[in-house]
Amino acid sequence: MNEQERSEELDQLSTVLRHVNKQLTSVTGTCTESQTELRDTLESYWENTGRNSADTAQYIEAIDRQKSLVALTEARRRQLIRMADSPYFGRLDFTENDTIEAEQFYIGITTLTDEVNGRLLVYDWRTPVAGMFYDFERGKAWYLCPAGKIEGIITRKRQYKISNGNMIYCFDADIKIDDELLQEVLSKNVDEQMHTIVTSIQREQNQIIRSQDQPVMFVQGPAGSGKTSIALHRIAFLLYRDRETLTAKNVLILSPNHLFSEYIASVLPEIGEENVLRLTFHDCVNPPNNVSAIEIESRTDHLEALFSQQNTAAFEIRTAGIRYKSSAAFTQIMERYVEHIERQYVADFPAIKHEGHILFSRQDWQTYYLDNFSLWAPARRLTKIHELIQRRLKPLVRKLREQKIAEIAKTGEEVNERTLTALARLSVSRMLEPLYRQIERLTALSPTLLYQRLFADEALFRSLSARTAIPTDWQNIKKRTLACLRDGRIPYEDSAPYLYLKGMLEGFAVKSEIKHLIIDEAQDYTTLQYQIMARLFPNCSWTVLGDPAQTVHPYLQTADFETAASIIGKDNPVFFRLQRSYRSTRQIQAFCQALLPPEARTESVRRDGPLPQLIRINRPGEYYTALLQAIQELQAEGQQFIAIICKTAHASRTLFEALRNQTRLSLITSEEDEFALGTVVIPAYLAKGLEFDAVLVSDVDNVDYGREADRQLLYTICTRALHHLRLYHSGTVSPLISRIDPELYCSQE
Ligand SMILES: Nc1ncnc2c1ncn2[C@@H]1O[C@H](COP(=O)(O)OP(=O)(O)OP(=O)(O)O)[C@@H](O)[C@H]1O
Repeated sequence: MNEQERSEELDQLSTVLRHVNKQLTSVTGTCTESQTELRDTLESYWENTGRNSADTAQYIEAIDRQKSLVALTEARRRQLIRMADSPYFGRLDFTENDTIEAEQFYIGITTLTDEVNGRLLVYDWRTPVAGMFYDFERGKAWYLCPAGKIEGIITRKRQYKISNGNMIYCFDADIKIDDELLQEVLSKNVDEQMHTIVTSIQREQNQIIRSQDQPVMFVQGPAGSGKTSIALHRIAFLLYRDRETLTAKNVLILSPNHLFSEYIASVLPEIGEENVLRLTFHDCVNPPNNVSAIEIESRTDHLEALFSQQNTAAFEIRTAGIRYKSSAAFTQIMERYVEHIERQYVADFPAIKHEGHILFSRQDWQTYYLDNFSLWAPARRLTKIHELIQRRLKPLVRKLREQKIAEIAKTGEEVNERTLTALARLSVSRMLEPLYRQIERLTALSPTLLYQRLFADEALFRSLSARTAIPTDWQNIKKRTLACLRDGRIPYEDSAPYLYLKGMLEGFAVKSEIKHLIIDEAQDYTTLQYQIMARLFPNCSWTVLGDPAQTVHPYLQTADFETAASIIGKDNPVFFRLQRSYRSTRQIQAFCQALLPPEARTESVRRDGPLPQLIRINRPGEYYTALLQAIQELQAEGQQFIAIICKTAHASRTLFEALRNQTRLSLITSEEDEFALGTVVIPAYLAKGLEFDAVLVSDVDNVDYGREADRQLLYTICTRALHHLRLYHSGTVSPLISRIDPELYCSQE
């Protein structure tokens, strides 16, 4: 770029900034005015209590209107503040076919229009024309817009780094975005929150972000390939494209835990969008205000329990139970059980009668449960039958009361009419109590008791499990499950079967307001969990992202994408596969890849760093000193975010206690804990999805990571590191590591 072009760019920047600042002043004024107006309306509303309902309705309408205006202007103000800092990051010069002159398109996080002549000064990165910035180099290009396919030639592609309104650099991007700029972005230190990648979205990622109108989209990609980033940018894209019909309230992102939900919270607001709903699967099926006598074990508690105990008979039974209850065979048993309840539940129900008078016959059970009310879920059918029996009971009760009144009156002991009626009521109630109890018992359907019955009633289980494989340990699995259920606890491995049964019997709390669902870390869900999700979210499109190599639960049999697709059941699911990894240096990436089978390996962006270190501590007293030294060394080098990852929360706590007086560090043991920049001690299952400048993995010995089942967990935590990876052990090193080519790391004693 020559001097004249550089000076033109500086002029363009100051023109754009002038517009930004002018609009910012104006929007700030509107913001203050609309806030004052809202405050006045609210005050007047509270002062004028005792008004009639028409007034109240008017107030509520005005308040709602003003609130949305405040929210709208606030959002625009935030966007303009960001633009004042950095109004655009790219430029395209595009000559449409059959025209001569190239048009310049400056691309930023949002649109900026010249308010006088309506000319677009900056194009939102989500506009169709801006899509070319990510998809094409110089030369032939095209984009799709409502008018059709627009073809032409990109004559120039320029990239900018603007900060605080100053041009830091700008260059003609003859090179692809994935070269220097990407390297620069990736070499930075991370933050405690995830950030937008709009300036360097890659082609394979852009294709997914802008994918049009797919009812179900599956994205599989290795650790660090940008799946979460893509999910969030896709949401921003959809909110922009469908702004007339889609709001943040219609989009839900299902994430593995609350810590992760907080971690990704800043991305959308950074791009100028409102945050969407973020929940875990547990939240969806078990809302926080749900007061239930039964306690469902959370996934994090479950993993902590599982990783804390090993090699005992109880552990073997539990893991056998986990495998079995997440298996295809058990899914089939649950489906058969639901069918059995739907078709057979009332087969042996007795007629409800009083002294020979039949209120509800055996045939009635069949007719109403299996035919007349069969459109409803079983629990609802029984409620309706209950109401029906109550209606049929009324004349009988009336007749019995009259008989009783006559009887008492005949004795001459009571003449007061009100007392007579009360005595008769009481007497009839007592007389009919066994009948009432029978009706309640027969028309109440308890999913908890029915789930329990599956394990308590061997004959029932045998008939439901016919032609399926039953584990050799079944008797022990059964005993353990019954003990938990009788204790009022549902272990995590039972939660999906139980919730599936409950939903099928009582009906699911359908979330019809959700129009787009994003499932991150999708490799962690079982078939039955997908069955539940398909029923909770029947009316939405889905983006499902995951990496089978990061299935950290060693025993749960999770659903592959093909199975998930068939359960979600929409037409033509689309599958994308990401090939590159962006997070870690080439050296860390190579080490992590060596933990996987060759066919699962993928490429990484070329960014160099030190080799991972495997550090053996011979003297037990020196273990903490070595970690401390590493922390100090990394901090001195400028690494801001350092994680010491232990296998469990218990081990994290012990390590934290040993180090806390010697250096500043924080401890995370629960998904509700705060995530702050600095050095953090964290259990492996909570570190999933997050990333750190440096990762120190504690206790990589043959106890914590001794089994094949630990491979994916170890892979997942090692892939959290951007720039530095160090692994510590004092006992025999994990066989998962000793089998790796020693060229890929350096060993220290
Ligand atoms: N196009 C890109 N430009 C810049 N940074 C990128 C790009 N794509 C991904 N990254 C960065 O790579 C890192 C990994 O991204 P992200 O967490 O979205 O990947 P992921 O596939 O969800 O990872 P994992 O499965 O390991 O949790 C993040 O720091 C993200 O900002």
